[in-house]
Amino acid sequence: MTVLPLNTASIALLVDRFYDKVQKHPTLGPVFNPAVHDWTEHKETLVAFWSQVALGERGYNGSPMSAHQKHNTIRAAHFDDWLALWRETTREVLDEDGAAKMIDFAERIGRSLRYGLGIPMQGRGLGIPLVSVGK
Ligand code: HEM
Repeated sequence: MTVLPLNTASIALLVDRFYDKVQKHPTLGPVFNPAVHDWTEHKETLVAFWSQVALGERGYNGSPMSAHQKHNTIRAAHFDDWLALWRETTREVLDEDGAAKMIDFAERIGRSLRYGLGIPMQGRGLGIPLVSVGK
């Protein structure tokens, strides 16, 4: 199994593997395949995006929010599936520290994308019952 430290080369491998899986995925494929016409270009955009997020490089100048807003077929379940596939692939490609960082970034960005798209996280609340049950 390939386990690499986080750098531009491992991000490129991660992005490549992730979107190869996305294309074949039963729920993500049907959203991505009609939307992405040039996978090489899409992967290049995503390598630039993640290199900026994780390594502070300056190659990405898109707008993730408006890119997703164009696609009104995106639902809450897609985020769960996207993140499950991301967790799996980051752990295949990256060392423990690198995978943990990329998972954390994706969870945080995913959360803000969801709010922007009007599909917020299921509130787990504060763990304080609003109505006391029992007594
Ligand atoms: C959860 C974390 C996610 C992150 C960090 C993320 C990130 C990105 C980024 C950076 C782009 C490129 C935007 C650009 O062109 O500049 C993109 C494109 C895209 N994403 Fe996501 N995404 C996430 C979740 C999802 C989910 C859940 C879906 C739904 C299946 C999705 C579907 C798409 C599609 C279809 C595109 C292509 C948009 C287009 O070019 O028309 N993404 N994503």
